[in-house]
Amino acid sequence: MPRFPFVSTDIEPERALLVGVERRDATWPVDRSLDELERLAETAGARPVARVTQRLDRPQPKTFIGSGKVEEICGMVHRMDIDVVIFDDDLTPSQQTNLERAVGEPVKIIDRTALILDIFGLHAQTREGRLQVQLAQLQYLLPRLRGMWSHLAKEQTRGGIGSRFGQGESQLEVDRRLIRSRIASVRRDLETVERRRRVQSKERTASPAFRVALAGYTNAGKSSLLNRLTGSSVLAQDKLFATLDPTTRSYRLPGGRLLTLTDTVGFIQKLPHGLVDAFKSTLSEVREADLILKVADASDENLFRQLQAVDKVLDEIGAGTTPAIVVLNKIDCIDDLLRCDLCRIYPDASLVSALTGEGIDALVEAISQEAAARDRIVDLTIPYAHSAASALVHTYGQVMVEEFGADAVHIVAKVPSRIAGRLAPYLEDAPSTDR
Ligand SMILES: Nc1nc2c(ncn2[C@@H]2O[C@H](COP(=O)(O)OP(=O)(O)OP(=O)(O)O)[C@@H](O)[C@H]2O)c(=O)[nH]1
Repeated sequence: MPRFPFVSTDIEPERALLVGVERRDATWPVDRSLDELERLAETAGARPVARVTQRLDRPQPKTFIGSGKVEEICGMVHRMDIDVVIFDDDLTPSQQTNLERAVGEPVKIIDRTALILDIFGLHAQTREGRLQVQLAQLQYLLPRLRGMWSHLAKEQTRGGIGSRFGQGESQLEVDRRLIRSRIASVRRDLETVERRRRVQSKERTASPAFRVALAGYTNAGKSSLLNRLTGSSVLAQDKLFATLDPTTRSYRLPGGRLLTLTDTVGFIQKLPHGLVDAFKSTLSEVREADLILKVADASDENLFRQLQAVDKVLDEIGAGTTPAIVVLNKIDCIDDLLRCDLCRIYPDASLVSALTGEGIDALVEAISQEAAARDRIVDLTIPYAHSAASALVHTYGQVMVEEFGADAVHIVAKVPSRIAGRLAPYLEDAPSTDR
């Protein structure tokens, strides 16, 4: 029966063999995808020592790769003292079993999804994060449970002690039942935690602050950018999926306007669907944002593919049409030629370095413009006794005219449309106009 973690985190790293297939219609060339798998394996604590690839347009139903490749892998496993074979694509439970049989115990066969689930398990910090990962892990495990207790099943056919275990259920059925009930209990716990998040999120929705979410490929520098913008110290590491739990920080634009910035879990190509599903509450921070900063690593040769993968996940979570700014980070690592190319290919993108601060002012200006684009101009007369209303305008809007009369202040300001309704009692007779 497979168990988490799949990759041992003991002092001595497990020796891993990476397996990828080359498809004609693949977006990522197999080598690029295996480079990424290598980083994932290292993040999970393994030591990749070799790679095997095969050109294959359709996976073989029994073993995913062809029988000749399976034999080659068996030879390498024994020659190179491999502990774990990691496939870059998802394996069905039966393919996994057949491959394990072919390679022989105690070598483990795992796939990309299991590896990512392992890393998520290592990096989840909050209760919600841990529950989300647990749910995805258990759902992955359920169809993969198999006859670990088959000796008991055999006993059953012969009768004798143990034959009545589980009142006629095989151990496999007992295991499945236990996992199902664990899934139900994790779901219940998660619902409780999510309810609390919804309340907090509702409070944020009620807040007039403009909401910006940082979304992007894993390791693109989202946390570093949040730190650079807000002067905070969110964990930023040269590791894949260092951040799992969303962090929200307030940020004041140069004109004084308040906004919130949320850093979220990174995306990756072939992101396991179960994880997107399990993390849907966390990802709601992205879905509900007014603006998404799509952060990508400008120095990565897979930049274009990374951005494609990010768009795919954003579509999947229902944030595909949210206004966005493409932020190409790490420009301190690229030369002028590449810079020119990127400016040509992504004319609307912000080129920045979270490390050196280059381009950050222009990014802030682009965010200000996006926030202002959804403003309304209001002409208000607010009695001095209603100071909370003028404070609202000053905090979340941009004051253009302010005149102090005998009993009231007259203000013309650009304010987020979300607070325009709250200011309705103070509007001058003329209806407010869109910018
Ligand atoms: N050279 C350079 N390195 C950067 C820059 N921004 C971030 N980094 C490095 O890139 C690595 C990843 O940065 P993070 O901020 O943790 O990236 P992330 O997107 O939050 O990563 P995940 O948590 O995996 O989603 C760290 O080692 C950072 O120091 C930059 O502008 N230039």
